[in-house]
Amino acid sequence: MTDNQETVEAEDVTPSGRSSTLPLRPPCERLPGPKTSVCSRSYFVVVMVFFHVYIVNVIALLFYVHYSSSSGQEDASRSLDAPSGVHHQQRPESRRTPPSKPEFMRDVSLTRMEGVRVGHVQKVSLVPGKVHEMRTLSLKPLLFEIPGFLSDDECRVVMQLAQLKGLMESQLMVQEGQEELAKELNLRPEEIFNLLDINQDGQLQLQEVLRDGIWLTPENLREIYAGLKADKDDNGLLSLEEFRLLSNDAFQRFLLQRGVKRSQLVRNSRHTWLYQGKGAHRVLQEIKERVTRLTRVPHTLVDLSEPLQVVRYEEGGHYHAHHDSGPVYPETACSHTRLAANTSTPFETSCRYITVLFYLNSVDGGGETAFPVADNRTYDEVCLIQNDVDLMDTRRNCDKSNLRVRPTKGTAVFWYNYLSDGRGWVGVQDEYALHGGCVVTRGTKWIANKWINVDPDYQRQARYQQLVSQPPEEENDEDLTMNTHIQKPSIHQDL
Ligand SMILES: O=C(O)CCC(=O)C(=O)O
Ligand SMILES: [Fe+2]
Repeated sequence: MTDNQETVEAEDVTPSGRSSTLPLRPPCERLPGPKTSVCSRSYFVVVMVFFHVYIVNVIALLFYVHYSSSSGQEDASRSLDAPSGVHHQQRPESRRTPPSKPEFMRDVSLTRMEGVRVGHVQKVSLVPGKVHEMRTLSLKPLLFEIPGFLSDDECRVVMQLAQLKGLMESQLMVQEGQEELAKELNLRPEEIFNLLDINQDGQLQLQEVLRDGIWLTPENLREIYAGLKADKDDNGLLSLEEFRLLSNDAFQRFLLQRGVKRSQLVRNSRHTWLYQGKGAHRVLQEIKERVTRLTRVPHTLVDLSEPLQVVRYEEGGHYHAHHDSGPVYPETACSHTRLAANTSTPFETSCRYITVLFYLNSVDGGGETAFPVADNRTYDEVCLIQNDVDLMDTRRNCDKSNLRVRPTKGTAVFWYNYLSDGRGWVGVQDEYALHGGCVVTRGTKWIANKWINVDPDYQRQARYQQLVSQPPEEENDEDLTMNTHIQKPSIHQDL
């Protein structure tokens, strides 16, 4: 049947189905030339083609929306299923040199693991020929454990390299050097008072005076008040007048008299930093690669993060509960992106988005990593110290922590110190990520920390990456070749 016939037949019947007596007239006025009637087959074909293209577009759009909203999850599961030794596919954005427009990283989103539920086990492919199991330890914070993340040999090499480099005290004793400095400066009591009055309220809380790394139990505080007899009006605060009555170094002498012990410090350990970039020991580079695969954070971000920190606790060593990274307010700068920050920012924190902690040996006694409020229903700072029980005190109260991880050689634990902002970037600090190292009761404890630093201020992270990726001017050819790769300015003096 031709198109013409179709048209005529269609016109032959009225809507009521009765035969029309009107003279036959084509239903659609046509221009002379090719047949373009809406009732023609070619028109039908064109419509169908458009219709299909439209459907395909809609499907493509749906896929795009789906992938961009749950990319992290998708990437994670894809990578988890990948056969051993197959490298996780990085987003092209994370590898390429950043273009100059400030939005260059807008499409880079951070993958976040799915915890599913406590005890959930996922298989992860991190090294060729081996599948690791990753167990969810808590959802608040999102915390995982991966046994056998490092081999025995790797643990040994990391400890040996740290020893070779030399470990230093993680926290200096409070009185070391301070007395000499104070004498040298010959400060007046008012000047010292001002220095100590952190919140500038014209009063000294004892915590302000003694805050420098000394861990004060409620009993300590009472003892200090009584010992100093400085608080004449007994209101728990020192006014400038009360402060004047003390000799300049009364506090120091008090501390010396009582003999501040290492055990009274916030942390009692030694540590060093190991660079993991080009030219570093093969094992260190491989650990960095493995961490990148595990966390699925773009390479560049891992490359621009702090080096590996190796920590050694002797018997009696500890680290009271703390956050690896603080809250980020609009006026807070991140240490690693300081270069790209407004220099007048009053606060600074390390912006450690993820902590990956490796146990380099199995500890004979104690030394667990404690998470006092993990998976608590609510977080309330006040509840941390109740009835003289300070949950942050890992020397006394580790047994009251919600979660403790036993140090086992080669095991890695990792957690997020910040929540997601819901748009694939870093959100607010996760208060539940509070943790500490319980006192080592027997033997020594070796750990390593790999922190992944990400600035919650997306644009600042972007600017920083641009800054460090730009080759310096007036370099010779050889240097230019080297500088086409992102170079990291040292953020640790001791590297
Ligand atoms: O020693 C531990 O188990 C915890 C160490 C820690 O929290 C740290 O080094 O920041
Ligand atoms: Fe920590």
